[in-house]
Amino acid sequence: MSAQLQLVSAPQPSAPPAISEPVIEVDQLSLYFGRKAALDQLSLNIPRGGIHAIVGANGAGKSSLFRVLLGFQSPSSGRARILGRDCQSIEAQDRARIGFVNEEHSLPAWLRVAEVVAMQRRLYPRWNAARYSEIVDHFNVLAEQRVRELSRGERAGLNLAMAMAQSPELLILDEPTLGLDVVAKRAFLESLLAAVAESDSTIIYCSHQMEEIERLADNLIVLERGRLIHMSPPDEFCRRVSLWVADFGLQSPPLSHLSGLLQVQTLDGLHHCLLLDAPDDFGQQLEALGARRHYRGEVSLDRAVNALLTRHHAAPR
Ligand SMILES: Nc1ncnc2c1ncn2[C@@H]1O[C@H](COP(=O)(O)OP(=O)(O)OP(=O)(O)O)[C@@H](O)[C@H]1O
Repeated sequence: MSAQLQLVSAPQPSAPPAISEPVIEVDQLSLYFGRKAALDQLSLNIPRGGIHAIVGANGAGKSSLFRVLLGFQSPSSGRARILGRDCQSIEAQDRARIGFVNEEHSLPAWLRVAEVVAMQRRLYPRWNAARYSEIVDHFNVLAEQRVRELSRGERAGLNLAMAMAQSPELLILDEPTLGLDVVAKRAFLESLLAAVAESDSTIIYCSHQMEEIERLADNLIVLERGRLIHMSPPDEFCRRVSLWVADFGLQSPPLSHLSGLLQVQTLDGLHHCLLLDAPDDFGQQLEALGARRHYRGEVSLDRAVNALLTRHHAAPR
């Protein structure tokens, strides 16, 4: 589909000036496992400041990218830099500037919370005790509790509190709310937003939960099969995707040739078309195909991203 070729936006003119210096610089990065490309010639710059959401279908390469960025995995080819340092030569002092929280929330199960925190404090010179207490209190985690006694949501809160207390320049969150119930999820997001508001950390947030992205993200980065296919503020992306509902009566004209078409569904006898960058005369095109009436509707971020990611699978009817 030709739309794919136009998806990657140039550096965003709407980005605030404070976020011009990249925290992540990825150039032609590939990571192969046998014949499988987890990352495929990926090029991506993430500017300093703000919350950057990385989304993509399962297997798009999000976790692989984080592993390379954090120096846990060597790429097959290409270059990646984090906070100005080549990812293959990250040292302890670089790690002290980077926080990482993933869905596992793994911590030494046998230790008490106070012991884990004491260990962390020693490692991070910019430790912010007030910020730690603020977040951890939100989750009602007690210092004397052992890690194994904490619920999944409480462990997520403890991890977030420790990560934010490190005052990292860059915080990477890889599906941090996976498996949390709605209450814990809300507590996690509220704590994150409050902590971000009073810090100057750049956040990279990976999630399949589009309502979280909608609430948090200043910048939306979409990966597909190890490649960048879109980067822009989320509302800008939503404005580019439009929904057209057309009534063709009993007919079902072929629509797959329409420029920018991402998805077509038939609901209650009406054709619902999602388009990227619909041409100005799209209504006339529908009329030319026999539409008796049509109207244009709004699209949520969730629906727009889903249409983009499933555009190859959702065969237009
Ligand atoms: N150690 C490995 N060995 C072989 N293949 C791997 C390995 N790690 C990742 N892959 C493959 O690389 C691709 C990218 O995986 P990755 O975990 O980075 O995706 P993801 O976007 O994080 O997915 P998800 O949303 O499901 O967590 C997948 O196709 C996966 O099968």
